[in-house]
Amino acid sequence: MDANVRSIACSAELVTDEESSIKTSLFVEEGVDPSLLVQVFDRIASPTFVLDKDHVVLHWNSALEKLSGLSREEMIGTCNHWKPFYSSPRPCLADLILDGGSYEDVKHYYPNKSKRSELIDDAYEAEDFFPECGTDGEWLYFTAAGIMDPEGNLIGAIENLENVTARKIAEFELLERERVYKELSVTDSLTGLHNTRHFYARLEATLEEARRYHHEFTLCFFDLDNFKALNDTHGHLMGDKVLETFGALVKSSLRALDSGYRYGGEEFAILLPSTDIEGAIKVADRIRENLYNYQFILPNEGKLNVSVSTGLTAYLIGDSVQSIMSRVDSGLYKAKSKGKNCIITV
Ligand SMILES: Nc1nc2c(ncn2[C@@H]2O[C@H](COP(=O)(O)OP(=O)(O)OP(=O)(O)O)[C@@H](O)[C@H]2O)c(=O)[nH]1
Repeated sequence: MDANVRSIACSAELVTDEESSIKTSLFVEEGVDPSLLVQVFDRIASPTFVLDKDHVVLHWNSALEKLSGLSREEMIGTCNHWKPFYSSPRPCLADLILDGGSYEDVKHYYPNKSKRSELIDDAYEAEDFFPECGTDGEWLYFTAAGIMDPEGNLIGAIENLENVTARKIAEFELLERERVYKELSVTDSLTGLHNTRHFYARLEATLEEARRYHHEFTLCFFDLDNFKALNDTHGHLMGDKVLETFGALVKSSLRALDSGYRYGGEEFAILLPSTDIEGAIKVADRIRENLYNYQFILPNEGKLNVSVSTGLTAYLIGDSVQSIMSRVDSGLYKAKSKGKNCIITV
């Protein structure tokens, strides 16, 4: 089945009034006033159109006129029902129903956006964004179902649409807000680095990857030297400025796969996946040296240099969070004991 070809092949010529009323009567049970049924259809608030079995538009209600900007006079008797939704001819959901209605075809034209209707047998529902619709495009939710004659032969299809743009925008805004809150909950506000909570989550995940795929990684801990004295002498604002600057130095020294954290107070950590001890020493020493060479300007115009001590360790088979943290801590302790401003690997 090639629904695309079939739909496009359908003549776009207008049918005469006589033909139109004959086709309308296909959908009306004997004894029911057709004009009443047409009115009922027209008064439904959801945009709806009906196709006959040759994909020709039989009905195009007022709500759809408003949604599409196309009048029923322009649409009835044509196969142009794709026009409000797509930039070039292609099957709508109602066309797929008329062309056999296999779910595979529906999924082909609406990948990951369609499902079988829970309300109507052999009907499908889909949701999509239509850039051609309205001024800036619209999100539409639409359902299409076949129409049968008393013998059960398919003689047409009905598709009704719901403009869900406002709901989708609200959903996107909510998702974005959730993303921002989530990011804030794992971010240190002073330095913009991830915080301790995120550090432990990443350390667990990196350990798991290392165990499973036999990857290597290294962990470095930085502790700014004599920070209490710095705060006491130059004030907490100056202390904060140093922390902020060191955070930026750490960030700018890392590759895409590496990650930096403010562990708390004046302690920082970096996780370097797929990096051996030699590689990690280079990164840590660049950070240490960049900080030491950085001249902080004091409020009295004086200059201040700050140093950092570093403990560094590589993943060992059998490591746990506790074992690797305890090694890196002992490296940091030794770096402080050895006179600070240095890196000790353990
Ligand atoms: N300004 C500022 N200071 C902080 C912050 N968090 C922790 N500190 C201070 O950092 C100081 C850390 O002091 P210590 O743990 O004694 O370490 P230290 O003075 O750097 O000594 P060494 O590590 O041995 O060089 C404390 O005075 C904390 O109050 C912060 O966010 N801003």
